[in-house]
Amino acid sequence: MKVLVIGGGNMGLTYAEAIAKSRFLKDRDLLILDASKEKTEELRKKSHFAVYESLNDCVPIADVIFIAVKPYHAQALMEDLKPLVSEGQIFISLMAGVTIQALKNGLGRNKVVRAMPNLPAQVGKGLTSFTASDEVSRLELSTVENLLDTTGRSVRLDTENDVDASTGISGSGPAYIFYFMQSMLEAARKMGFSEHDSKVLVEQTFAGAVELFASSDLDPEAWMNRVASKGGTTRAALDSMEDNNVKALIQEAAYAAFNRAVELGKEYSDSDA
Ligand SMILES: NC(=O)C1=CN([C@@H]2O[C@H](COP(=O)(O)OP(=O)(O)OC[C@H]3O[C@@H](n4cnc5c(N)ncnc54)[C@H](O)[C@@H]3O)[C@@H](O)[C@H]2O)C=CC1
Ligand SMILES: O=C(O)[C@@H]1CCC=N1
Repeated sequence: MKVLVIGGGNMGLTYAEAIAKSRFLKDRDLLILDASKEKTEELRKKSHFAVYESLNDCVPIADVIFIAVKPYHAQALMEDLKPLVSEGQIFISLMAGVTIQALKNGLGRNKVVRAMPNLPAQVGKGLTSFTASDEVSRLELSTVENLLDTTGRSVRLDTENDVDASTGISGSGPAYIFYFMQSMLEAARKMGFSEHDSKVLVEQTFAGAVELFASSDLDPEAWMNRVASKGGTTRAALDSMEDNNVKALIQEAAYAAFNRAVELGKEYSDSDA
């Protein structure tokens, strides 16, 4: 089986490297292509995949094709791909918002998977949600799942709306955590800690909390209660967050991402024209 990754940026390269590391494929069976000359040079310095410059040379020989370009490049890419693709090839799109119907129309093919990865894939801790068109068989789905799992874990969802919703939780979610980290770092600096100490305080606090959470079935509220003593410091902080509606604001942010994913889907569904 040959797997082609189109777009060697953050996500495409992350996937290509994870698949390469997994030894799921032989080295020369992993193909990659990026439109940028600079990126292509960078890719050539890595030895574990075959770097291509022309779609004509790699698309016809691939069994599975990852599409990892920005959504606004989808239309132009699909126009270039359409005359080169063939029956039986499976397309896995990592693009936010681009719908299965837009992909089917744009490519003129039916075996399409729409996946939403997240950035921790870079360290093997990614979460990729996905859904597939009916034309992808059970056997093919298990190949897809194996490929996605090379970057961490995957969750198969029933509908595209679920994929859009998961974009608001896991796809964009790492950025919310970084936002929280940044807020804590700024608070630490304001309190007078050095850059180094602020980083240690924040980093270890996040790492420790995540590990605790993963170590048992307790929900976050139960953990909050274990940290907070009655009338103590944590309660003062949690009360302040509740008074300021922080929870509702975070939920609103997650919905903003979800809604944007739906909106992107509408913007890019013109690709069937
Ligand atoms: N960065 C993230 O955390 C996440 C990104 N995604 C999705 O992944 C996709 C890629 O995002 P990034 O990797 O962050 O973008 P990026 O900008 O780092 O990489 C995209 C690459 O595609 C290349 N490219 C553009 N047009 C091309 C074409 N016609 N043929 C070949 N290569 C082409 C560009 O040169 C660039 O290297 C996006 O559609 C985004 O929605 C999804 C979830 C998370
Ligand atoms: O911001 C974006 O549109 C992409 C999709 C999820 C994470 N990054």
